[in-house]
Amino acid sequence: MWSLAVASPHPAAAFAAARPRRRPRPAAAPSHRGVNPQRWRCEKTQAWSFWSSLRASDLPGGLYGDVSKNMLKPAAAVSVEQAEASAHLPKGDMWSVHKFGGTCMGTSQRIQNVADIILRDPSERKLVVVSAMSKVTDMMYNLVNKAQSRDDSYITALDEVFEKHMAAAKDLLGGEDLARFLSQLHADVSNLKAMLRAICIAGHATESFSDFVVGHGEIWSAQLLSFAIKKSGTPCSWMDTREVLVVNPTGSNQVDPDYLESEKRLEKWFARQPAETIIATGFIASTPENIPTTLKRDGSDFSAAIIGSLVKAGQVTIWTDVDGVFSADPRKVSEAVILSTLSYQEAWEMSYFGANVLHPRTIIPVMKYNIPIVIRNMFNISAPGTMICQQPANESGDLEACVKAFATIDKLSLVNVEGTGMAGVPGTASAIFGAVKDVGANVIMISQASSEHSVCFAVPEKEVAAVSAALHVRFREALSAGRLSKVEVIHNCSILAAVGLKMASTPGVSATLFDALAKANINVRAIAQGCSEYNITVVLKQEDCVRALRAAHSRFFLSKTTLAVGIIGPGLIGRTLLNQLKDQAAVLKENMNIDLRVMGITGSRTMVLSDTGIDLAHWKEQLQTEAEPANLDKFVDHLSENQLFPNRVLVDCTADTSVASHYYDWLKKGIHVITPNKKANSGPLDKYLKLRTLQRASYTHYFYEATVGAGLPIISTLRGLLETGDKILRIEGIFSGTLSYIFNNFEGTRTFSDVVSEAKEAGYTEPDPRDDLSGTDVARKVIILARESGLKLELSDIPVRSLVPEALRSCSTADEYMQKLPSFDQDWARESKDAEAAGEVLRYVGVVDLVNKEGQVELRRYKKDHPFAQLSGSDNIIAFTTSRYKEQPLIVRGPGAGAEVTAGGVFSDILRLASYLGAPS
Ligand SMILES: NC(=O)C1=CN([C@@H]2O[C@H](COP(=O)(O)OP(=O)(O)OC[C@H]3O[C@@H](n4cnc5c(N)ncnc54)[C@H](O)[C@@H]3O)[C@@H](O)[C@H]2O)C=CC1
Ligand SMILES: N[C@@H](CC=O)C(=O)O
Ligand code: NA
Repeated sequence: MWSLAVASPHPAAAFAAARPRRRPRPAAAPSHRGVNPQRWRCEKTQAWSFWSSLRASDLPGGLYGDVSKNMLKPAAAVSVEQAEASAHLPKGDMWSVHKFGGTCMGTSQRIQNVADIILRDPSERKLVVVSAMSKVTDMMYNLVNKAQSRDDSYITALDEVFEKHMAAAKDLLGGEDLARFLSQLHADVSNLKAMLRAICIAGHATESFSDFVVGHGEIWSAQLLSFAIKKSGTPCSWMDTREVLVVNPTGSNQVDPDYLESEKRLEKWFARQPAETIIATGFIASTPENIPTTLKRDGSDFSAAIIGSLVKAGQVTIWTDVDGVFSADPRKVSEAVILSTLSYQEAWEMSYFGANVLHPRTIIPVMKYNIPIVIRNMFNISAPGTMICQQPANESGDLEACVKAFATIDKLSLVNVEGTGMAGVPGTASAIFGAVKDVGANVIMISQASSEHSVCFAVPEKEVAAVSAALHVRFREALSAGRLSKVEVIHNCSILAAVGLKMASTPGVSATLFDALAKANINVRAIAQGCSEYNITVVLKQEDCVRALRAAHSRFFLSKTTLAVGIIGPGLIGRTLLNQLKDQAAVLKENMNIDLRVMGITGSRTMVLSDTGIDLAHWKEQLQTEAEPANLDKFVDHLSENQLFPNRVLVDCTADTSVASHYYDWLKKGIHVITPNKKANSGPLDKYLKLRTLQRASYTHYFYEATVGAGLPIISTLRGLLETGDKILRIEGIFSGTLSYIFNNFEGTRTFSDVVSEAKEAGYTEPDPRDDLSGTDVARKVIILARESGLKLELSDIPVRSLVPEALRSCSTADEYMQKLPSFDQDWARESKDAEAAGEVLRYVGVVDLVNKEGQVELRRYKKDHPFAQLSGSDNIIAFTTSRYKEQPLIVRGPGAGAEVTAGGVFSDILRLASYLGAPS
């Protein structure tokens, strides 16, 4: 019957039609939500072995969707309709093969759940491969080990095995079925006792003895499940696969199935027992001589695949305790998604990186007949799982869909063999890799540029010393003759690999990958891509690896553009910015896919750091209660060493020159800088030029819109004019919110000193208001715009009319200055009245004169109908006269100081950065 399987429409095609959107919004992908990377100690050694084998029972309760909770629930607790509507279900009248691992068979309740799943499978013919109950295989190996080391406690250990199965049977079964199972269990256990006694006397167990003992775990679990199914009235047989599966041992702990012989034996078995629901033992088989053996590692998956291919199954479902195959290690990439489909080749590639959801040899038997394999979570049956099949023909060809997953391998070294004597010399590669082979090292990737001047390859860190020594010996002569210049080892490397079948035919995949890495300031040491193009491999520094993984994943999966933010100076602007970030965070996440995390806040005395993001509703309390002494170096290291967020930005909200002096180093480290602080751009010209040169030469950004006109678009307007080729002739305006406010409001009975105090209260002034009244703040803005326009001026080149009376220039503090200011009110009243009498107003203006290459900062009088006389509040007005805007200047006007508008300007620089990093516009 099974050899007459009729071809039905490819299940993958049906599946693809119902395929969910490739870029799930967070809410659409509950299965991956909530993995808190903090809760995981990431092992840096292996790639996917740990996360693809991530067990629900390992997961912190409540953090991993409902998986851990579901483990405690009977599977039937999930609505059957819901499960069946969403899952990959076997189709037609072909055999449906299922495999349940040890965890799925861990308790009597779970065995019952497995029975329920099988009973609900509508397929006419079902073949279910089971592993031993969890831990039983280890218990059985332990029996053998004890016996062969002549440790009598194997007897009590065997009793425990017996008790475990008896207890499960008593829970599950009753009446005659229970009696039959127990009587068989008794018989098996007494046989085993005799055999173990023999092993104990001999002090040795042959491999086949050991395999015979160990295989009982599968025999008992298969029997238990078949009785559990029969209990519901469905006829069911169990199959001892040692009678059916024939394998030949090969070297290196592997076996090759003998398909022809197995097929014959299977036919005979069916002739004897033509059941339509069969429970088969996983893991165990026989040699052609009928000696018991096992299928070795991942044996039960392999059993299912072999049997699936023998019966030409419609589908093989591997039930486990993960929702499917993730797009990346979910402990490193919290937004990793479960993949709906994978091609056989993709699964193959990923298994190389340790994704032991399926071993490649499990794929080979079913691949031959295009039988899809579905990985499903028995503890979350509403999750549809991952289908591994031939690439569905109608799968979308967009760039993002080409890369299916990312993986990393840590603890590698790169070996670089370099020299002019290699080019055009046949046999060099063979000599290099011959030497590597002789020390038994495993080459993980190879790259050679076509100039042939260097060959580099990656090997595990632990093997590199031997490789290097062997190469030095092998090439001693070439090195001393100078034909080879070096054999160099680069330690502490990792591999990041992008896997996807369709990368082969889609332009732009590499560009996108490398762009994401460049923007996260990650240096690529070596690159390899075979012409099959299923995999692009890059080698990078191990310390950059998780950031690289996250940067690449977030680009291709359009998960959020994440940005780790460090705020320096939570004063007026800093704290207003923090409030704005708090209020807008959810909207940014939802609408713009931008995830901003404030990883640290530092004032001048204390700082608070977080690994995942400070709760912005409570940062003030934290800065009081959980703070540590401020330390800018530590603060910056904390931000730059975070592995979770590839993009880092420091926001300097101080007015401090020493903080500004670090921008260069920060940019150099790949940390973006955003600031309203004018000190760097108006400081010494050479430093400024060095900073801007670095900024232009890198992918690291430096934004400072709020340094001039606060939130008003002054810098961006100027840049827009310059970049589009306009010629700036003159920039003139009122650049000080404070002085604007003072001269807009200093009239009638109000004194000059009162109005200065009001400006300070309103948050318009600099931390020290003398910076405003001395004209320095305006001079700084003039310098910033002059330099932006190409003039190479120093602050000292600008003549400034200071409004600080001579007598107050020696005040040691701002407070002293403010206290003494009223004694000069009379002088100001006089100056103002004189202007008034002439029908004029006083205005403090700054000018960048591009024609004469100079700047000015002056107190001027303007007629009352002049636009500069029409301002109110803290308004700035800036007029750009250019070649294009000659008759009528381009004017920007509006409040140019104050907490909300300034913080808003800084915030908008942060969002500009996010969009440069790939956030949607
Ligand atoms: N207030 C406004 O309307 C505008 C202000 N700005 C600029 O914004 C910046 C901040 O201004 P405000 O918030 O008004 O000043 P602020 O004095 O209220 O805040 C500055 C904060 O920085 C902290 N700080 C100083 N040195 C520090 C250091 N070395 N490390 C860590 N923290 C340090 C201070 O303790 C204070 O908390 C200044 O550079 C200012 O020029 C720019 C445009 C408009
Ligand atoms: N103190 C400044 C604030 C903005 O730079 C001003 O008054 O303009
Ligand atoms: Na601005």
